[in-house]
Parts: sequence; C-alpha cells; structure tokens
Amino acid sequence: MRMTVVGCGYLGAVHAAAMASIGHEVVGIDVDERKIEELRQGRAPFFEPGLQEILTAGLESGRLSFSTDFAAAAGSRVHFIAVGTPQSADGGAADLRYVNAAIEALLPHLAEGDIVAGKSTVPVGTAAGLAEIVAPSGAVLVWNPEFLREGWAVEDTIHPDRLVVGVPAGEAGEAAADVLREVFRPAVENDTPFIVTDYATAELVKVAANAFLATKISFINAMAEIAEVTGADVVQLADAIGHDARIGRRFLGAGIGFGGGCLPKDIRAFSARAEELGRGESVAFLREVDAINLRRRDRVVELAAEALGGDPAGKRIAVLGASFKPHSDDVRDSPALDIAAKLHEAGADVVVTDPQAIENARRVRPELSYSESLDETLADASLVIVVTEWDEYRRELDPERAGGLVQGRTVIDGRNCLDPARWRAAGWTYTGMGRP
Ligand SMILES: NC(=O)C1=CN([C@@H]2O[C@H](COP(=O)(O)OP(=O)(O)OC[C@H]3O[C@@H](n4cnc5c(N)ncnc54)[C@H](O)[C@@H]3O)[C@@H](O)[C@H]2O)C=CC1
Ligand SMILES: O=C(O)[C@H]1O[C@H](OP(=O)(O)OP(=O)(O)OC[C@H]2O[C@@H](n3ccc(=O)[nH]c3=O)[C@H](O)[C@@H]2O)[C@H](O)[C@@H](O)[C@@H]1O
Repeated sequence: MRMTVVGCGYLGAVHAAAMASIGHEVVGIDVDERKIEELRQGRAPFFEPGLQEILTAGLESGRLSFSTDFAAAAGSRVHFIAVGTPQSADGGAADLRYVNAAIEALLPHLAEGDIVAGKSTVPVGTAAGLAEIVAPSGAVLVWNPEFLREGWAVEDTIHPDRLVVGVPAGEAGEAAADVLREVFRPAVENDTPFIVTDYATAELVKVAANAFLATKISFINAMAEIAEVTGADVVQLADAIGHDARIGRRFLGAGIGFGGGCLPKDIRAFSARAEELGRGESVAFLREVDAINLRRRDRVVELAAEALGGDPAGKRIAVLGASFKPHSDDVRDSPALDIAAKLHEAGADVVVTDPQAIENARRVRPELSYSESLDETLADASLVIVVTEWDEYRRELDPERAGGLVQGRTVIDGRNCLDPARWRAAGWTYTGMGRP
C-alpha cells in the first residue's frame, strides 16, 4: 500500500522505514531539509538499533523515499501524522502547532477515501477537532497512537504489543479500521490485539499508558526515599513485590527517575488537559509523580556533595551517561544531563561521557565538558556517578581497573545497575539509590 509519514523524527523515521520493511511503499515528509537530506542519503539521523539497516534496505528497494514537498503525499492511501507535540513554553499543555500545520499542509493533497492517521500523542479531544478540518477533503481521520520505546523502536513497530485505532462512528470508520488492519497485516495475522474504538478512548489509552508507567517508576522511587531513611533495600523490595503477577517486576527500577521526550511532557500535558476539562483532581496524583521524579535528581546532587565532604566545588566528577536511557542518543529531558548540569553549577569540574549521546548533549548543554573516552573521563576523578545504565558501565566496567584511574574510589550508582559487593570488594565506597 502507498502511504505517507508526515514528521520524520524519532517516531516518524522509524515508522516510515518499518512500514517499507513490511512491503509498503512509503514517502516520509518533513519540514526539516537537513533531516530529509540525511535520510535520502541513507543516514539515520539518530541512533536507534536496527534503524540504519531497514533505512538502507528501504531506499535500495525503491519502496522508501523522503521529501520536503507535501505534494509527494498525493496518491497515498494512508497519511500518518508523526510530528512533535512538545510541552508548550508557558506551562504543561501540549503544543499542537506542528500537528495543525501538518494537517493544513496535507489538506490540498488529500483525495476522497484517503485516511489521515494521527500517531502523535495529543490531548483528548484533539482528533474530534481535526476530523472536522479534514472532512471537506473527503478523507477520514483516525487516531492510531504509538507505544514504541526508544532503543527498541524497530522491534516495537514491527511486533507491537497491541494496536489501537480510534475511528469515527459508522461505516466510514469501520472501513478505515479495515484499511489500518491491512497496513499492519503481519502483526494482525500474528494475533496482535487490534482494538478499534472512538477517538477519545484512543487518545486517552496513549496518555493513560504513559501516566501508568511514570506512576510505576515514581512509586518505586518513593519506596527508595523511605528505604534511604530506614536502611531497607529497594531493589530487593522491587524483586519481592514484582513476583506478584498483579504487580510485575518491569518498570520498578528505582534510581534517578524518568526522562526523555515523552513521559515527563505527557504527564504534564495530561494534567493540563484534565484541568481544562474541570477534572484536574482526577489526575492530581500525576503532579506528585512528577515531583517525586524530579526529587531523585536532586538526591543525587545531595549524595555527591556528601561524598565530597559537603561541597563539590573544584572537585573532579566523572559522569557516566548523558542519554535519558541506554540504547538511545536522545537527551531530551535527560535526568543524566540535568544532574551533570546541577553539579557543574555547584562549581564541580564535571566530565561527561556516553557511548552515543555526546553530540546531542553538547548541543543542549554546551557548558559541560565531554569526553568520548571512558578512561579519560575517569582519570583523576574524586567521584564517579553512573547515570545511564549502558552495558559499557553496567557490565563491562571493571572496578579494579577503574580504581586505578580515579583519584578517589567513590561511586554513586544512580541506576542501581552495578553490583555493590563487587565494587566494595575492589575498595570502592558504593552508594546506590535506596539500597544499602
Ligand atoms: N519518540 C518516541 O519514542 C515516541 C513519540 N511519540 C509521539 O510522537 C510524536 C513525535 O515524537 P518524536 O518523533 O519523538 O518527535 P521529534 O521531535 O523527534 O520529531 C518530530 C518531527 O516532526 C517534524 N515536523 C514538525 N513540524 C512539521 C510539519 N508541519 N510538517 C512535517 N514535519 C514536521 C520535525 O521537523 C521533526 O523531524 C510526539 O507526539 C510524541 O509524543 C509516541 C510514541 C513514541
Ligand atoms: O510515548 C512515548 O514516547 C514512549 O514513552 C516511553 O518510552 P521511552 O520514553 O522510549 O522510554 P522508557 O523505556 O519508557 O523509559 C523512560 C524513562 O524511564 C526511566 N525508567 C524506566 C524504567 C524503570 O524501571 N525505571 C526508570 O527510571 C528510563 O531510564 C527513562 O529515563 C514508553 O515506554 C513507550 O511505551 C512510549 O511509546
């Protein structure tokens, strides 16, 4: 099937290449000329495992192309909208200007019977408004939220847990759902749950899922705060409650909390929308989820100061990690970089390393010092802080060897990803997050 993907960022670029990999003819459109040129040249514009391979294969097969010209959308049966919905500058609400601009630009190229499928994460009520704008073109609007995780984006797109499509009531909606079934045929044939619902439910499923995940992380971080004053071990606690299948162990990783381009902005946008709807109190707990999350960043700064005798000023600190999570070069709202910046502001001599994210980190935090080399980062450090649990630090970093490079064997494990016994045995003072 011929399709368009409007917006070729993290979500759109992966979606376009993945759709081509399952046999569709895809044109990716973006207003960012540099990004489109890179994609045309076959260079993934960001690090995402598996993307480079499907991008190259898609271009070579002739099924995948990119353009900055919306006229390239003409002739597609489905037009996915995957543009950004960032947090607006004046508060928590989602900024919908890119979604509105994308729809406006697409309108002249739509034909009767086309489907416009929104994938961007939007406040509940957005799709109903956009449907009215799209209607005169004869196209049908559906909302098809995306649940992929960065780092596993290709796998999640090709083998999703579930597919959700919000459609208008009536025959047109049913027919549109059938077209989406065809788009995702390999997954549908693999018995992936395919949930057809109304617009509001589809929009809410997305924000509810992210709100739940954020709440789960802040819940365990709240337990970490209690563990810190009682001497309990939050990692064992998570293992123990996680054995209860009703709770589950995943997303109970206590540490410096969640960041990235989605969870933080999505819970804030959800709160803002609930307030607009007069139901702010229904999701008031999300403000606490946000507050707990941000407190964990400050806690690391506090621990760092304690470890350095009360004042980090002038002390060399090695910060291992810059991306908001491993297997990604994304530094949007990265807790790792936020902590590094706070320590820098406190006067510490901070050096940050990361296997993939240094280029992006430099753009958002130019005031920090970076090194590609882990050894160089560790050299003469009085304190080492692990803030992103890359395998390079979690598995491969040998505490003996690292101990030979630093000035002081003191480590703060912001992700509870190191083995405390092993590091202590190598003479390190180890501090985890909510674990003794
Ligand atoms: N990054 C992720 O893992 C996921 C993102 N989402 C949602 O998907 C949406 C996109 O997120 P990302 O890809 O992370 O954002 P992004 O910022 O990486 O990409 C957005 C892209 O849209 C382009 N764009 C902006 N205005 C445009 C226009 N008028 N026409 C064409 N292109 C335009 C930008 O140039 C950029 O390349 C957001 O709503 C996000 O919440 C949902 C699930 C996963
Ligand atoms: O809407 C989105 O964009 C996406 O947001 C998240 O995906 P992502 O942001 O890629 O990353 P996650 O794996 O959810 O991690 C988010 C943050 O939580 C942190 N985290 C995760 C798990 C955990 O146990 N503890 C924890 O602190 C991670 O380090 C990271 O900073 C969701 O997991 C996706 O389902 C969703 O599609």
